[in-house]
Amino acid sequence: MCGIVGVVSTAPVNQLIYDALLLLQHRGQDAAGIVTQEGRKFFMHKAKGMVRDVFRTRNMRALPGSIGLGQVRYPTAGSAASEEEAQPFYVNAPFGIVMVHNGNLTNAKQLRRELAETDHRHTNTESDSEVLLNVLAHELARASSGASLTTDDVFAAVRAVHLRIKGSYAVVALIAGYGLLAFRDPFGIRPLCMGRGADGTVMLASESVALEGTLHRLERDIAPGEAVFVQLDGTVQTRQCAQQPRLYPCVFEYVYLARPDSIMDGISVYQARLNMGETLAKRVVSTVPPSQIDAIIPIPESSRPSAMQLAQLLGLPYREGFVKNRYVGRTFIMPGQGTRKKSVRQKLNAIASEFKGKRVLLVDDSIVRGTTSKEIVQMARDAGAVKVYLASAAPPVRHPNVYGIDMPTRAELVAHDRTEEEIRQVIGADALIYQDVAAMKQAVGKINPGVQGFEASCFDGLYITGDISDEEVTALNEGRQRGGEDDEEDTSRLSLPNAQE
Ligand SMILES: O=P(O)(O)OC[C@H]1O[C@H](OP(=O)(O)OP(=O)(O)O)[C@H](O)[C@@H]1O
Ligand SMILES: NC(=O)CC[C@H](N)C(=O)O
Ligand SMILES: [Mg+2]
Repeated sequence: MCGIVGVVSTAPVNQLIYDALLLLQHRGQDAAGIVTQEGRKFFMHKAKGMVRDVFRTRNMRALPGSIGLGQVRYPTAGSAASEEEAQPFYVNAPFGIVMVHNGNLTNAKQLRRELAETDHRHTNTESDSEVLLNVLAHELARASSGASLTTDDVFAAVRAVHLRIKGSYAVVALIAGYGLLAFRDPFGIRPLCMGRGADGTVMLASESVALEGTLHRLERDIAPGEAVFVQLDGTVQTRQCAQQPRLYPCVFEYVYLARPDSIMDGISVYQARLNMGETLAKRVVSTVPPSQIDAIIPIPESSRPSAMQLAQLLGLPYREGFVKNRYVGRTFIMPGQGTRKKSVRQKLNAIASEFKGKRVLLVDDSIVRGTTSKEIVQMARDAGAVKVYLASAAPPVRHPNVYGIDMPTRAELVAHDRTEEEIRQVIGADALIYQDVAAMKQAVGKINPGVQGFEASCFDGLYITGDISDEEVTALNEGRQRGGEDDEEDTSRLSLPNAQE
């Protein structure tokens, strides 16, 4: 996942895009970028780092114009270390296009070959997003008959793009001199919504919080397969460009990725987390009698709504046992296991009095590599807890994710090839309670029955865009450099988590 935003206004948009990116920072902490357009000229600034560090006043001043887009990156292809892979990406033909992408293509390798051999287009990074932009550019060139571009041409190009690319994608692109194009993959795996400001400004963004937080009213989600074209005067045209669109959003958005105050595809993320806490409560009761639990303690941040609801249902006290250092970012989306491990201790600290002599049930939203759980269970014991139980509002994560979440190999997942009892032993808890896959889908899906199902491959191994073989997973990881994955000494982001290198 990454955070993307696009804006068409009549006033300067640099600050607006910056503000929207800050509201989407939880979706990507590794790089940030903005492009604006004035006349037919693009102005771009992008770099590694968090939004606040990437954009200085001088950079903001150099972003004129009333139309633009931006991205915060969480790398799932190529390398976290690469400055060149920060988005937006730019191509000069046809017309001049800049693009931001949230998602991951599963056929990028094949497309890269096609682009080189058939389309005669050069790609210069390992990023799948650069591949996507070149496919879009090629199809726009094919669709436009002459020197100018019609809206029909734009939609024809998106239709052709849908046929060529596989995987997950929410995209916003600017076509120089024409307008802003946005589209979403035919399963709607990654989110994208649209809204408007009081002055008529049109905004597209990954999450509704980016609209609300910048005083824009959420109008609707972009439908799976749908394309939206916003002309320079703000006129909006939309068209369904996929042959068989179906709404299967990524369930992990509701589990962890999105902010709880966002509404995605008609589902309040907060309500989804409350519901997951409710179903989890039922499973807790059958494993550990509530009479043997003194307190329910969330593992901040994302698990709070689920833990709160669970505590209420069990009639047990909800206590804050861990304090989060707000200056450390989200651990799971950091590149590099060494960094993630050390970050847990930097990020969370136990309040000893909440644990001393107590039997506690810790609640997290998900257990992926087990980095957080192992550390946290030990911290609870060190603080004097006599029993430490652990519950996860999501089911065991057993399969790689190929749609834009950094869980690329089975081997690194704590639940891979282990029974729940074996996982419990690895984590060191006295009991481990997991959500059930069907219960999770039901808990989230009942909020909007219009959602046909969920992309939940990391839990159930079913890949909505078609089976993904182990060879394909391996191929997807080729060229992947994951920011010092095994480098326990990689502490650069810990001492200065917000600093530009
Ligand atoms: O099993 P793991 O590999 O450790 O991953 C799972 C943990 O990572 C996430 O927390 P994170 O610190 O990223 O963000 P949060 O503050 O939103 O909970 C998630 O909420 C879990 O706590
Ligand atoms: N997770 C994402 O959406 C990342 C987008 C793209 N695949 C990249 O790695 O830059
Ligand atoms: Mg967490």
